[in-house]
This record gives sequence, structure tokens and C-alpha cells, in this order.
Amino acid sequence: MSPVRLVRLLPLAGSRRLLALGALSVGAAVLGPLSTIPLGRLIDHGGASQVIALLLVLLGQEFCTALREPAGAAAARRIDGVLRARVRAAATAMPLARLENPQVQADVRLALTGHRGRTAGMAAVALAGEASRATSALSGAVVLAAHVWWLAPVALALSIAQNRRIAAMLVGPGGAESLADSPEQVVRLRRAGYLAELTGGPGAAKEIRVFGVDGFLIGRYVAAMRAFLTPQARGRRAVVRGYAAVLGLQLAGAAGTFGTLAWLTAAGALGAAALAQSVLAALLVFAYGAGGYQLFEIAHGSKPYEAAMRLLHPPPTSTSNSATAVTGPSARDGEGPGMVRVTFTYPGRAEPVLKELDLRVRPGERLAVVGLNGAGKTTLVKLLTGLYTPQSCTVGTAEDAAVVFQDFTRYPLPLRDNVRLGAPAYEGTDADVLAALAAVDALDLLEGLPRGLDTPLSRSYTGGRDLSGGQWQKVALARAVYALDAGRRILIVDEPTAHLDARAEQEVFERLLDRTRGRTLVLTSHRFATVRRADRIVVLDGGAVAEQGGHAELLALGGRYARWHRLQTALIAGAGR
Ligand SMILES: Nc1ncnc2c1ncn2[C@@H]1O[C@H](COP(=O)(O)OP(=O)(O)OP(=O)(O)O)[C@@H](O)[C@H]1O
Repeated sequence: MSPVRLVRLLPLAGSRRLLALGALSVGAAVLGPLSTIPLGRLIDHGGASQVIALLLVLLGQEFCTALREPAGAAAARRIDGVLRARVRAAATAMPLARLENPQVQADVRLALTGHRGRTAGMAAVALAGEASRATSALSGAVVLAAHVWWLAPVALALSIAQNRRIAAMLVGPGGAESLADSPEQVVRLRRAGYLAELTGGPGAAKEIRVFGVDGFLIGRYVAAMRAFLTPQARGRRAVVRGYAAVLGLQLAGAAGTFGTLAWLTAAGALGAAALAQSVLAALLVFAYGAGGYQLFEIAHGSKPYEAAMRLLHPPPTSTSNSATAVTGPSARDGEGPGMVRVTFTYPGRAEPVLKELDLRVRPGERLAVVGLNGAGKTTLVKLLTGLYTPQSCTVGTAEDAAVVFQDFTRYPLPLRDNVRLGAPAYEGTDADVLAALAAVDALDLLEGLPRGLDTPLSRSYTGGRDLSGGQWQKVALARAVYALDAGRRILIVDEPTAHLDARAEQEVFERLLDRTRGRTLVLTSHRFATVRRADRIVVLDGGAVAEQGGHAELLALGGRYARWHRLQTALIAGAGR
């Protein structure tokens, strides 16, 4: 991508900030070359007015240069704020299948956090700065050309060549900075970062202490860092050598230019004023050749910009990233959620997870979908809730559903908010929150919370408490029950009790059945022994409905359900003894 495209971001800064940045950049660019006019007059004619004029111009240049920094920072902050909001909105709206793509996740991270401390806004502002520096050099060349016409293009060409050489050495492909971005170096640095986090962080602290692996991990970290830093040091040495060559060229260029000016002056071709103006102009031209921090900002900040553009304007082919579904006849309106002959394959997978699956949930029905691990239960929930968008959409999605996912969210917020987030717009009272907690047998949870419903559910907060896996699961269930009380008509629960033992699971399931009387309930579980009271039990096997019916009916059938039910009941009974 050409960095010039970054210019499109500048209007996001807002007209006031953009105007201030533009005026200061132009001032910084042209006041230097303009100062040669009063300087020339001062040398030729003297006089206080020329001194004042020269001082005013130089002061103006200093003023513009100094204020351009904070103005640029403010513009960059605003651009980044607007861009991040757009990226967040795009990420929230995109189909789950696309969001789960590792490349898309990397783009979201890059667009939101920047690259090596540089953001898209900083890159756009740096581009304006680079344009200002180039304008200053060009104006200097014009002043120089007014005295020695042939010297100006030579000095300008030299300066541009130096600037490009430095850019290539530092931030160009294969340059020192890009070395750290090479896939091998990124992997090395990520490994070192992971090991550093592991040794210093609380996550693995228990195992590190018990097994005494700190020495081992620190050794690994040192090795990983050395593997990263050795090629970096080699790259830096190459840059130093390259810089020596560029510096030599710069010295030769400056010596040639100033030598020529001295020779022309000695020969009487240049007067004192013309000499002073030419020297000042040549210095402005050569200043561009030295390069500046803008090179880094543009190179690194372009990466988050490109990531943001990929997210905001995905190429049409990227729909191949979304989940595909080959479906049968359309679901009819007015019925519960369901799907007709749906075959579903995850992106990047060859084998379909669901194969010609037929399942329609009747309104008011309490349906249990059971199956062994990996049978496709969670996938079924993702399709039913519309989180995956099949290419031809004949899945009747449950838009009016409260859903508890297997990997539900643990909000680091007070317990009250954790429940109320099920229906943020609903003005529920504390009594409603407590009723939802009671519905999932979670009232005893309050006993361990010093500030009751106000207790933040995170140890990162003063007075906060963390919960056990089972307690968190009950909070997630209470959130869905609260949503149901707030008006949702369908409750979909994916493995509601993965963190609970079989008896607690049965207890919660029974309570949910009572609570959802007259509403539609879809519940998935890999425990066959706990769903006997469901109106209908669907056995999922190999991505298709293998058996369905009531508990007694399926037992009498003597198939998978009967077999797995018998096995799991025996295990539970054995564990209870
Ligand atoms: N996002 C995904 N991308 C690719 N494959 C996936 C994805 N999610 C699940 N799968 C695969 O789809 C298959 C079915 O997974 P799913 O989570 O639907 O099963 P499940 O019946 O809910 O299992 P469990 O009882 O263990 O939760 C598994 O082989 C799993 O590896």
C-alpha cells in the first residue's frame, strides 16, 4: 500500500484540528526559506527594520515548529478515536465465523492497539510532517536556484537520495526495523513474551511453585530472548555501516555545495547577501536528506491502517471465510426456531459438523439435545441463534432468545450488573435480580460476598471476589433467566452445567423446567442421565439426529440413548456410593 493513502485519514481529525495542523505545517515549511529575504536585505542594506523582520520570521518558524507537535498529537488522537470506533463497530457486526478467523482477530488487535507504539493516526499526521519537510527542502532549492541554478537540482537530488536510502535501511523491506517484524522474529519475541508472562504472572504461579520450574522457565526465557536479539544486533550493525556510507555521501555533497559557493564568491559571481541566502537554503535542502522520526511513524503506523481498511472494506472473496450451509426447504414462519436438512461445515474444515440435520422446536416445548463430546451441540446453538450465517439462510433463527453459552462471559462487574446485563434496557429491581438468582439455586452465593449484589466479581477490585466455576455458571444462568423475565420468549442453554456435578445439574435443570413453563426451552447436554423430564429428547450423533422422543420412549427403543443413559446413571450411582 502506498503511504500516500494515509492522507484520507486526515479529515477524521475534524476541521478545526486539521486547519491548525495545516497552518502550522505550512508555517514551519515556508518560514525558513522566507527568512532568506530579510537576511539578504540586512546584509545588503542593514537597518533595524530588516533585523526586526528577520527576527519575526525566525520566531514564527520556531513557533510553528514547536506547536506542530501538540497539534499533531491532538489530530492523531482524534483520528485514532474515530477509526477505533469504526473498527469496533465492524467487529461487533461481522459474522462470528469471520471474527473467529485468526487473521481477522490479528487485524482487530493491530487496528485497535497499533504497531510498535505507532497508530494509523500518528502515521497520517507524520505524512503531513514529511510533506512539510519536503516543502521546506523544495523552497530552499528554489532560493538556491535563484543564485546558482544548476546547484539546486544537484543538491535536491542528493538530499532525496539520502532520505530514500535511510528510509530503505531503517524501515524498508529487509531493513533493520522490518527485521523485527519478520515471521521468525515475531515468533521468537512472542515465545519470549509468553515465558516472561508465565514466570512473572499469577496464572501459572501455583504450578511453578509446586513443581519448582522457575529456573527452567527463566533459562528458556533467556534462550528465547537471545534467539531474538542476536539477529537484531546483526541488523543494527548493518545499519551503522550503511549510515557511514550515507554520511560520507552527505559530507561530500555538503563540501561540494559549500565549496562551489565559496569558489563563486571568490570569483566575484556571488555577493555576501547571495552567499548567506544560498548557504541557508542549502542547509534547508540537506536537512531533508537526514531523514526524521516521521519515517518510523509512517512505516509502523501504516500497518494498523492497513488492518483497519481490511476490516472496514473486506474484499468480496472474504465471504469464503464465513460458514457455509447447504440447506433444504425454508423454515415456515410462525413456528419455533429450527432447521431443515442443514449441512454445516466450518471454514477451513473438510468434514461437515452437521449433516442434513432436521430439527424444529415447537413453541412452548422444553427440548433437550444430548450427544457425546464433539457431536455438534454447540454448533447447533450457534446456528439457531443466528451467530453463524449460512450462505443460503433457511435456518429459522431464535431471534427472541436468551442464550447461555458454554463459554459464557465472566464480567468483572458487581453481581447485580452480571445478572442485569441479560436485559440492559429493562428497568429491573433488586428483587428481580434476586428472583433470577433464586431460580437457578444461586442465592447462597450472596453469603460469600461482603457487599452483596454490589460486590465486584473480580479480585482485581478492592473488596472484589472471584467465584468458582460452578458459581459463575449459575450467575450466567441467572442472567438468562432475568432476560426471560424481561420478555424474551425462548431460553437456549448450551451445556448449562458443565462446571456442576451431575446431581447439581439435575437440580438446576429441574428448576429451569419449572421456571420456563409455557415458554420454549432448548438445552444441550452431554449428560444423558439428567434430562429425563424434557418434553422431547433429541440424540445428536455424528452431526445428525440419531434418535428422538420422550425419556421412556427412548429407553424402550434400546438404542444409543438407552445405552448411554444406563452407562452414565451407573457412573453417577457409583460416584455417590
Ligand atoms: N469455530 C470452529 N471452527 C472449526 N471447527 C470447530 C469450531 N467449533 C467447533 N468445531 C468443531 O466442530 C465439532 C463439533 O463441535 P461442537 O462444539 O459443536 O460439539 P459439542 O457437541 O458442543 O461438544 P462438547 O460436548 O464437547 O461441547 C468438533 O469437532 C469441533 O472441533
